[in-house]
Amino acid sequence: MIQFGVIVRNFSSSSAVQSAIKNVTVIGGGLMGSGIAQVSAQAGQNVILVDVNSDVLTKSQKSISNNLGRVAKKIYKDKPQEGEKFVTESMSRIKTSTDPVSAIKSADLVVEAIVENIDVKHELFKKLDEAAPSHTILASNTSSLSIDEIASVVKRKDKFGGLHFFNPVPVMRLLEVVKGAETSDATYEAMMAWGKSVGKTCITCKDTPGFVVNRLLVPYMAEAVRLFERGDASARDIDIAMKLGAGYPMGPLELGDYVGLDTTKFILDGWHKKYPEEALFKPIPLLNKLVSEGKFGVKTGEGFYKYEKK
Ligand SMILES: CCCCCCC[C@H](O)CC(=O)SCCNC(=O)CCNC(=O)[C@H](O)C(C)(C)COP(=O)([O-])OP(=O)([O-])OC[C@H]1O[C@@H](n2cnc3c(N)ncnc32)[C@H](O)[C@@H]1OP(=O)([O-])[O-]
Ligand SMILES: NC(=O)c1ccc[n+]([C@@H]2O[C@H](COP(=O)([O-])OP(=O)(O)OC[C@H]3O[C@@H](n4cnc5c(N)ncnc54)[C@H](O)[C@@H]3O)[C@@H](O)[C@H]2O)c1
Repeated sequence: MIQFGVIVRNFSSSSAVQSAIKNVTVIGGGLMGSGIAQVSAQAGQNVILVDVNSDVLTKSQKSISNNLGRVAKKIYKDKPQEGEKFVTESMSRIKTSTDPVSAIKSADLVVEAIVENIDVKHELFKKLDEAAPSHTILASNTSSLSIDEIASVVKRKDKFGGLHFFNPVPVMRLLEVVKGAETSDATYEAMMAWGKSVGKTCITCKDTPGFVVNRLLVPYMAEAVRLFERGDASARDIDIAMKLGAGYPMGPLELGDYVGLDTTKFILDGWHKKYPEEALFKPIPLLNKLVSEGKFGVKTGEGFYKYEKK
């Protein structure tokens, strides 16, 4: 409720932060990409949302439209017609494409939100770097990979950085702005200004594993899975404990289902490979089993809990 109130104030305020970035291309139309596209369009920017899968784009447009409706209900409580106009106008700023190269021809900023896999991200960024106008800033929403490692394949290392959003993007107020070793001050300033323009509170972090939030959240979540795996407490009780005993809005297992167990596994596996001695990053058989069975959480209808398929 409180988080949402702040978003409403950001969008109804006449002192909304301006950004020089007007054309944004978001690559990856899943959970995060659709949210990033939504907040950019809400802020008045032109958006092209790209995915390899056109069915994903159709689904994303539907969910963005629904979520804009939730925002409109808050901002225009007593003015439903203005609410409808807000949704229609925001939706009209979002175009979709399955071709990243043509979608970045006029981009001031590209935010990548595709699968958490360094090879796939490298392949994409090589193409984007060659095709984008010279002024275009390239950014990754990676949860756990190194920004410098992702940037290693592009020539414009000064115009590359990290923009790490949180799920659900329209509701969560934080944006971690990550300055890589070669990110220029101008790029960093532009990313900070853009983050504010889409209604986020920006913090700055070095290119360190997990940045701030995930470096703390992933070991916490992993410990919760291990606790459940050992049979020390039920999933429900672990989640209730952390909500009522520690004040989290969601318990750790609910949160794992919410962000995606596949994404969580990618993160743990990557860090384990890099830091094999770190006990907190060791593989968790139960997590591996759920993922191997296609139980990724909310998005597949089952994880630690079962969900109605949307
Ligand atoms: C875990 C370790 C693994 C890490 C993996 C990496 C993850 C990643 O890198 C980092 C993360 O994201 S970490 C993850 C970080 N994320 C977290 O930690 C999330 C923790 N969870 C939460 O903060 C809350 O449970 C939610 C906000 C998700 C839902 O709130 P709730 O009270 O349980 O349920 P509610 O009543 O339904 O919704 C409340 C209000 O929000 C509104 N709304 C919802 N979705 C919306 C959307 N998409 N659009 C627009 N609006 C949306 C809704 O309309 C309502 O508005 P109202 O004004 O009240 O009518
Ligand atoms: N899930 C979260 O809570 C969360 C939070 C913050 C950051 N992230 C990061 O954001 C990124 C995306 O995560 P997500 O949860 O949205 O994943 P997702 O699986 O919901 O969406 C990823 C989308 O990318 C598409 N895709 C894959 N390869 C592509 C390519 N080469 N070109 C275009 N589209 C491609 C897929 O079809 C899919 O629709 C990851 O790097 C993840 O680590 C996730």
